[in-house]
Amino acid sequence: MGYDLELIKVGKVYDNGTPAVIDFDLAVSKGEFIAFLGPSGCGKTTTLRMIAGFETITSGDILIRGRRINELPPERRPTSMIFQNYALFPHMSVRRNVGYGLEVKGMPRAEREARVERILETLDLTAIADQKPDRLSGGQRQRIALARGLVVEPEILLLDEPLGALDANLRKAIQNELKILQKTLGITFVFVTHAQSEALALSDRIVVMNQGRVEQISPPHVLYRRPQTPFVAQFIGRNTILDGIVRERAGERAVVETPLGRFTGHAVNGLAAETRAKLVVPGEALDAHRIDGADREAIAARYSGNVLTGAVSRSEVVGHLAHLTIDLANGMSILLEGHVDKYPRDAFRPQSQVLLSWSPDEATVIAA
Ligand SMILES: Nc1ncnc2c1ncn2[C@@H]1O[C@H](COP(=O)(O)OP(=O)(O)OP(=O)(O)O)[C@@H](O)[C@H]1O
Repeated sequence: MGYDLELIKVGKVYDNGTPAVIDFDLAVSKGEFIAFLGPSGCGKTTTLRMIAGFETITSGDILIRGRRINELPPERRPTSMIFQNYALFPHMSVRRNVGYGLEVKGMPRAEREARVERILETLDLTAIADQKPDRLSGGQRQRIALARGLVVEPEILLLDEPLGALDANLRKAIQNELKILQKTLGITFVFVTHAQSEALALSDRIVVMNQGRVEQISPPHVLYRRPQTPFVAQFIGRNTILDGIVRERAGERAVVETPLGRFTGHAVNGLAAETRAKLVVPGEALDAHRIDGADREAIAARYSGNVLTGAVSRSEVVGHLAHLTIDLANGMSILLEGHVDKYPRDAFRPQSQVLLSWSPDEATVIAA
């Protein structure tokens, strides 16, 4: 099966010598929703602009439906790009803003108008089609920008932080619309964001980038459950990360010796014994037990030895949720959240000693 979009060892070095993107490999299927996620300056926008044709490629190839498009100008690519600031023409009506791209392309009027009306309808913009964008709300402007991107019927829609200018509530609502629209139209979306929750809510797969390099490409739940690099483990979710040395390695398991003890986790491929590693334990995998009355041996047996001692330094109840801060012997603090029935205020007071446990399968051991 062919791919809609392929990036093969794509690199970008700006004229001033800044290496913005390094050896970017990605293959996207038709109708996939892909997000580029990473801290500011990691190369997300540069990559998107290279796909759109607004930025030249220093090395590698970009293919759309198997065709190499490295040198094709933006207007001849089957892509459309939506910018964070929407870039709408203030003096033109909504309808004309939406149809402008088709006008420039010289599409016959009747066909153009039919297409514009159809997309205005789809995005619920018909009622405001004669108004000027600067009189409209952020959410409406966002939909106009989407309509303008979609009216040219691109194979791939490129979105550069399109929801960045919206307040939190509107953002949530438009996220839903965007997802439904994308699935209905079956168009491939490539979306740039530095908001984790947005990438997680929308994407089929997320490309996590750091300093110009791809760290990991995975569906959202895999990024949480099985981070592959130290950067992803620290960037995604809320993980406790312990440094150590792999002392045993069998099947999918690895035993890591850390300053706090020996612990077992799921090992990523290729991890060798006697190498430096990191044990990554997601916050959701941790269970706290009161030390008095707890049977350490029994807990250790149940969790394959994954037991740590800690002390509660803060305890707070908000609604039905208890928030505990637990300090470890190595100076690390862990934030734990759970139902008050599980962590009653009286039992988990500040200064009380606790045992923390987790199942080996829920922890991941990665190369340091
Ligand atoms: N026109 C340019 N000339 C030189 N360097 C640039 C140019 N545009 C971007 N860069 C640099 O390239 C790197 C990647 O920038 P890019 O805008 O792609 O990152 P980003 O991940 O999209 O960041 P943000 O989330 O802040 O938009 C940064 O170091 C940036 O300073």
